[in-house]
Amino acid sequence: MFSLNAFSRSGLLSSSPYSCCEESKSLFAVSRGGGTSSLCPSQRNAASSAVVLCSAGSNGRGVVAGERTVTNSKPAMGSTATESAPALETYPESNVCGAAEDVYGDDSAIAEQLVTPWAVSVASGYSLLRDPRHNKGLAFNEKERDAHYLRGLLPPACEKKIMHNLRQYQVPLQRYMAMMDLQERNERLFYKLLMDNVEELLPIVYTPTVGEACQKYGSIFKRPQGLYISLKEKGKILEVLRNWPERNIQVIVVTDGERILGLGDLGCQGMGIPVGKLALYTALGGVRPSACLPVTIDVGTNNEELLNDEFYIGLRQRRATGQEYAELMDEFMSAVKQTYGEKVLIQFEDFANHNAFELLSKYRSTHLVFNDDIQGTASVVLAGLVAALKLVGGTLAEHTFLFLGAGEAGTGIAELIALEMSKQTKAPLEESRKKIWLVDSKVCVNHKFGALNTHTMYSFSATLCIHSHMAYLMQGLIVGSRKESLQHFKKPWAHEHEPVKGLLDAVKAIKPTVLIGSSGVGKTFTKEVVEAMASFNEKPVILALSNPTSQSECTAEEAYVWSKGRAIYASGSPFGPVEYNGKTFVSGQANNAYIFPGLGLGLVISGAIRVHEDMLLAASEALAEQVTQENFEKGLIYPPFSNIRKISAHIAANVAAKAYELGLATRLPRPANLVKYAESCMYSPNYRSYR
Ligand SMILES: NC(=O)C1=CN([C@@H]2O[C@H](COP(=O)(O)OP(=O)(O)OC[C@H]3O[C@@H](n4cnc5c(N)ncnc54)[C@H](OP(=O)(O)O)[C@@H]3O)[C@@H](O)[C@H]2O)C=CC1
Ligand SMILES: CC(=O)C(=O)O
Ligand SMILES: [Mg+2]
Repeated sequence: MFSLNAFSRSGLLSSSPYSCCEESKSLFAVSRGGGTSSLCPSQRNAASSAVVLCSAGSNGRGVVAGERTVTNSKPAMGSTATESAPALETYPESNVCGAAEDVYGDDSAIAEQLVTPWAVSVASGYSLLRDPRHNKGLAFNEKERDAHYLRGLLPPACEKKIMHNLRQYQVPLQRYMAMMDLQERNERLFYKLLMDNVEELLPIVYTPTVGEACQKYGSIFKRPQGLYISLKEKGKILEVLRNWPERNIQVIVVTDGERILGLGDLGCQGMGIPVGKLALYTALGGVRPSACLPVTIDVGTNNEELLNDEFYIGLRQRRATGQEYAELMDEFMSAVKQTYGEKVLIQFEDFANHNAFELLSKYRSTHLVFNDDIQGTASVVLAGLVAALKLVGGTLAEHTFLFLGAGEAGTGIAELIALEMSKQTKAPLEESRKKIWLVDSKVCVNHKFGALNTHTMYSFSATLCIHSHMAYLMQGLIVGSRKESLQHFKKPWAHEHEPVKGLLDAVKAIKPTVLIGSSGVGKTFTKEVVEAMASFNEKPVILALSNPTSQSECTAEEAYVWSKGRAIYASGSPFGPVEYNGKTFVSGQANNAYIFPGLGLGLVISGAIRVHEDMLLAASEALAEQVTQENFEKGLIYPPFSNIRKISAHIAANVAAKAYELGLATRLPRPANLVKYAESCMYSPNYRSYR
């Protein structure tokens, strides 16, 4: 029996003394192929102190349990600079390593090959059923039921209509919880289901439902799904990382929960985001689940509601800032490199912009990092715009862009568009930037008379704006006269122009061909705004990027109806098809989920050591190329998610090619056919046959 304190210390639980982990009550003594590794975190913690039996993968090489040392001679793709070429050039399925080290051999086994889930002996089939990585549920065949002590533990039926069961739940959050339960029970089935039904299940495990899950995380919390690193772990982060059961981590998604989607500061409950993003890394990008690590940094929360919520699972204090925050992040970044090496990818996710830009600029030259909200989003939006040019005509430089929202997403996208424009036109970056305008939540007024004045400025924050009318009053075009008071990431966009208040007036003044919403505030693309866009554009491009659905700047229906069916529209969270004037409009999803799984896979398989801006352009180009004529005919500027594995392989190949070209790849020699190589590296969730 283990005390809750012992678990809390490990980083496997959040900091709240009120949270309760069911698993902490039981003792698990059996381990699978990676020593303690397949057990859920709480199981593994228990196992590390209990009698541990070893198990192995198809090649029968075992592990030193307890010490968590894995010995396996199988070469891991994307993991060293010294791998031999011949086996790699053919990419046979039997060499597949799932984009990360296949230390257990169960993914590298060909379909007919038998896998031994337990090397020494099995205490009981009961434990096997509780090991999510090896459990096959009703799919255990008769022979396996005999061989693995499963007789009587399973009903006789061999299959269950799991999608049918899932669809019985009407409430999206119930489906989310059912999916999370499945992930904990039977990992392969979870991924198989997600991959086979990606368009139906993405809105459940990802936006919009994951947003609601984060808001209610305290109440629905059952078992820890990632590492919680709070201020209490300061000075001990190396130890905390060692508590995670897997050694061969290749991708970390980390948040501090301060800007969860457009929902604001959700503190420790933001954990739902790294968990969801990493599920997509596996399902969409083929990175093995065991190579993925979700992390939440808990420095407190400024969300009063959470601080007063009895079910809140995080530290009950206001957010640490300044040196205290920087030191914790620094310790985390160093510990990650020390534990997992130079080539572990760290994706920053949903940090508030005052930390996000700083963290990125601080660590981009020392670690393999990228910020999904700034860079991943930029890449996906650029791809959509390049594709949209086929529908609206012209080059990027011939268009004018207006953003509502000048934070991470807005300025990140703006910068990548400008970079691509400059590459195309050979014009200086500053020139290209002049085609791009941004509106934020500050407006300059003369504090005495309330009139616009370029000399006397007064900044209001939009944080108190709840009503969209209020939001309008607090919107201002970023212009040269505001430069002094602007945050550093907005300064490049302060072009010379009279001050303009409100999005509608900004639209009328700038006359953009492309309108992009990245404000996190819903319903801000009003009927008047969309009508104004449609009044001077034959085909106005309107992207409502804010998540979740409640924060969308306008719905698909609003965009099509208000533009009289002329808008080229995509949104951050999905909308269903819209019927208008006898025509069906299908809108695309402009979401970084198209990019980060393939980008990450490309970085991993090439052994890249740094992320370069050109890799984002390469990812973007690969995505834009995947939009077919058939998609264009429906008005789509993104390919359907149903093809995402193929899309991710192309993105990964383009990114890896760029890494080699820039001399940032360490996996040598370079595979000749990078698309095939990327495909061969992808994790597949098919069940293995057990001895
Ligand atoms: N579809 C996708 O793939 C992605 C979508 N997003 C979504 O984009 C949204 C913003 O994210 P992010 O950029 O990281 O957030 P930030 O907080 O960094 O930026 C928000 C920006 O919106 C501005 N803003 C806030 N309220 C208003 C308002 N009423 N009118 C005008 N401007 C306003 C802010 O103004 P100020 O600077 O004055 O405070 C700020 O410039 C979120 O909803 C997020 O979910 C983010 C990443 C990816
Ligand atoms: C999609 C995403 O990363 C966001 O909304 O923050
Ligand atoms: Mg995000």
